[in-house]
Amino acid sequence: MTSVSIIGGTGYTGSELLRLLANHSKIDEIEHITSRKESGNSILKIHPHLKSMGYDNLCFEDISLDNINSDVVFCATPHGASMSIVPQLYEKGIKVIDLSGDYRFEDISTYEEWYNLKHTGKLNAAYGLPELHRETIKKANLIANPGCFPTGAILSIAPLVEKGIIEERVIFDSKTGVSGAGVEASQTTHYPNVNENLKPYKLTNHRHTPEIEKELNKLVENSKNNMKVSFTPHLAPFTRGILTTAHTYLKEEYLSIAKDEIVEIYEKFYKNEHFVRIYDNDMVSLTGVRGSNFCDIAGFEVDRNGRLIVISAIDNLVKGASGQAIQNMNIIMGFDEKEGINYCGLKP
Ligand SMILES: NC(=O)C1=CN([C@@H]2O[C@H](COP(=O)(O)OP(=O)(O)OC[C@H]3O[C@@H](n4cnc5c(N)ncnc54)[C@H](OP(=O)(O)O)[C@@H]3O)[C@@H](O)[C@H]2O)C=CC1
Ligand SMILES: CC(=O)N[C@@H](CCC(=O)OP(=O)(O)O)C(=O)O
Repeated sequence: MTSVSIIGGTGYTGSELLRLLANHSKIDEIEHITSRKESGNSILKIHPHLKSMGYDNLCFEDISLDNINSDVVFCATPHGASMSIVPQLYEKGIKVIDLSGDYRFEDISTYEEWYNLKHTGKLNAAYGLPELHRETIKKANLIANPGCFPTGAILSIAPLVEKGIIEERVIFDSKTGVSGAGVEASQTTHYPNVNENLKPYKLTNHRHTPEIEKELNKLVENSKNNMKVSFTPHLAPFTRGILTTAHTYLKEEYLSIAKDEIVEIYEKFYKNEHFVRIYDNDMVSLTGVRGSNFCDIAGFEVDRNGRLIVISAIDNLVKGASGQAIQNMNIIMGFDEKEGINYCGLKP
């Protein structure tokens, strides 16, 4: 009997955790699901689409963390909030999967610089990108679930970085759906400001930049932390999904590499990875991954200037958040890694 709790159950990632866990054969119970604003109310008030999925008697609670005794707790809370919740659960010996950025950095000073927050203190967390860190995740009691943009960006070029065939300067250009901003409405996410629009933001200073950079540096042989990542996100008029275009430059000695060889590098690198799909063409799209835990990767073309272009697509709420969190839970609990999350995209 495995029970889980969710802290922050009214948000988009909390909702997505419930949707996916409803069909997870190893989860018998949602012990607690928290909300401060909706405490006492049925979860169907906020998530009516989950009616008849086994949650009809489940209510939000605003409870003390002392009362939580689940095997696994998902913290679907904002950065800054998670670090005041996670330590208490962690110290009780509960396995915690934190969806925020609070435990993604080994180096607290980088976190404090980019998040503009004082950290309450480091814990021993594994960075929860299974394709790169499965063995560490298996042994961890705290998983720092990766950021949505970093998931698509890191997976898109990890094989090239490990192989050492590109220069250590890369540019990621990402288009994201609006659900990435969470449930709280703002001027930025207001319908007239998003509809029929494409809006760049945080042109040079998005907090996901150092997260991408530190993970790519880990893949460089004898790394001197020289990776220079430039990242610019764009808010686009769709609900879910992140399409990332990676612009990389081949090192001089690899300029004549054939596309087939590049595809082979990717197929070899991801040969045991169910949730990464490689397309040796431009058949990558957001509808191909919407609602699914797949990261689709395509492109692999080199232009006349030696620019190698790779494109990745994920659903920000699934592989970019809740699906990946369940993938991590499956790993730490010894379940089949695909359990509860093995769906293809909702195309069209
Ligand atoms: N949306 C996305 O695509 C992605 C989100 N993430 C990360 O996942 C986390 C959750 O994101 P998302 O679901 O979008 O966020 P939302 O803003 O949609 O929801 C946040 C939830 O946290 C609760 N909450 C807020 N502050 C606190 C607090 N101080 N203590 C306890 N509960 C709190 C809220 O409920 P209430 O106020 O009622 O208590 C709400 O249920 C964030 O860290 C986000 O950065 C990661 C990857 C992708
Ligand atoms: C559209 C939008 O606003 N997206 C958010 C993505 C945030 C997110 O998901 O945060 P973490 O992955 O770090 O937890 C942003 O750019 O800040």
